[in-house]
Amino acid sequence: MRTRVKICGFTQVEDALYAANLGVDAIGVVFYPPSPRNVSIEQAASISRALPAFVNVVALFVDAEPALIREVLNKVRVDCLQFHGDEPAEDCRIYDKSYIKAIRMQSDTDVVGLQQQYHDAAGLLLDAYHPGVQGGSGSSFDWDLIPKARSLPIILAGGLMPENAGEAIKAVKPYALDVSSGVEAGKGIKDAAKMAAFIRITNQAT
Ligand SMILES: O=C(O)c1ccccc1N[C@@H]1O[C@H](COP(=O)(O)O)[C@@H](O)[C@H]1O
Repeated sequence: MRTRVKICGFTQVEDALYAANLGVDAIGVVFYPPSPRNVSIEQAASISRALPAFVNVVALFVDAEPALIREVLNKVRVDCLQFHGDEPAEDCRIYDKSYIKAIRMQSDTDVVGLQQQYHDAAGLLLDAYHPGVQGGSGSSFDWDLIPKARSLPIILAGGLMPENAGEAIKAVKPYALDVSSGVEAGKGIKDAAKMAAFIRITNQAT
C-alpha cells in the first residue's frame, strides 16, 4: 500500500496549493499560539478554501479549549483533528469528527496500550519527545520503540526530511509520514524543492 504523506504547518495558500499539486494527501494547519507556524482562523479558512477536492485538511491543537476547536470547525473546512497535547481519549471524541492522537515517544511509552485507549482514532501519530517543545521540533526518535503489533494506522513524525523518508518507510512501514520542519525554507514557509523531493522519495520507497 502507498505510504500517505501529510505536510504540516502551512501558513501560506501558495505553499499548500503547491503541495496539493505534488499529490500530498493532507495539509496541516497549526492552532497553537506558541508555535511559529500558528495560523489565524481566517488564514486556515483561506488555505482550506483554495485546496482542490480529495486533499484533506488537518487542524492541529495542543490542549486547546473546546470553544476554540468548535469555532475552527464552524469556520474552516476541516477533515480531521490532530491532538498534539495531553488530551485524554474522551476529550478527543466529543467533536463528532475524525481525529488523530499524537504521542511524544519516550523509552517507556506503551504504544500497544495507547492504541487501545484511543481505539476510535483514525490514526496514532508518533513524534519525538523534546523537553519543552510540543512538536515541530525537527527531532527524531528511536524507531525501534514502535511495536509491530498495530491495531491503528501508525503515522510516523519527528525529524523527517527527504534524506531519511525512504529509510523511515523501510524500517517502520507506517501508514503515513508527517513532516513539518524538514520541508521548510523558514518557520512556516515551505520549500518547494524539499516538498517535491519528500513526495517523490515517499512514492519511490513504497
Ligand atoms: O509544527 C508545529 O509547530 C507544532 C507545534 C506544536 C505541536 C506540533 C507541531 N507540529 C507537529 O510536530 C510533528 C513533527 O514535526 P517536525 O517534522 O519534526 O518538524 C508533526 O506531527 C507536526 O504535525
